[in-house]
Amino acid sequence: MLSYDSAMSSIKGQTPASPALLSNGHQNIDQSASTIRLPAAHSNGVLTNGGAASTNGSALSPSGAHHIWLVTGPAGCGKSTVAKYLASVLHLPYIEGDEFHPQANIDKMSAGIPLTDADRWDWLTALREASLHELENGNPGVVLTCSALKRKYRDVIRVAPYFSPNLHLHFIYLDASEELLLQRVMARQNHYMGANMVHSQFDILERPTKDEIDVVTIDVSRPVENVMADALDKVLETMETIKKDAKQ
Ligand SMILES: Nc1ncnc2c1ncn2[C@@H]1O[C@H](COP(=O)(O)OP(=O)(O)OP(=O)(O)O)[C@@H](O)[C@H]1O
Ligand SMILES: O=C(O)[C@H](O)[C@@H](O)[C@H](O)[C@H](O)CO
Repeated sequence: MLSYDSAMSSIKGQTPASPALLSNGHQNIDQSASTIRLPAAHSNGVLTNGGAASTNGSALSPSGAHHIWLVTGPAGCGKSTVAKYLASVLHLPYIEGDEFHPQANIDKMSAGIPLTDADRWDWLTALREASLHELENGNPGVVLTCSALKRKYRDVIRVAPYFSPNLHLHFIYLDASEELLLQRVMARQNHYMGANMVHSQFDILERPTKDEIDVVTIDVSRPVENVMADALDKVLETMETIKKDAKQ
């Protein structure tokens, strides 16, 4: 049984996204939106829909791939910044993971007390259910933020595609040093997560390992424009790979 004391040893029924890089020639992507406008950094323009995913209230129907994009990493790494950007460019709903914490968790973090596995468990399952709900509502994908600091936390979310082979779950891990995130959190105003909490996040952080092939890692020590462009590239590349694999 999966509990907050154990990690899943394997994931059944999932076709993980390949983190392999493709060329930048994104032409057709598996989205319900008829067009996707790329930011200035992607001057190859507008992507047209290949016409794959149906969104007639049956997001998890047998045809068409659906995607959950989980933007992860410790406090201050840029999850909200990157996730909002991806959701807006891809025309997908955005779920802010912090909004799903119960008040007790917010109170703890505000008081400088790190959350425990038990504190996070229901929060993780709530996020997983909220993502699935967005897909069931007819969206072809959803972007959400979730620190997902430990392997077993990611495994909780990995249950999502268990009964839906056409649902693809992806983690976008935003990587930076503790020193850098400390600086960013210190510079941030009006947030319950104080700079004194950054160390506790790194203390328990389990960076995704190579066998976690549903994870792409992004170096967020670069300017935010580069980070966002890189994240979008990786999302588009991943969708392209899945689409090609499905045709074979
Ligand atoms: N690449 C970047 N370069 C410089 N500053 C950045 C970058 N990415 C994000 N920031 C800034 O760092 C701060 C933290 O970003 P953001 O709130 O998106 O992180 P977060 O991971 O969602 O944080 P939290 O988990 O604590 O809510 C913000 O002030 C944001 O503007
Ligand atoms: O797992 C956790 O400890 C929490 O999700 C934190 O990561 C915060 O909610 C977030 O970073 C806000 O600063």
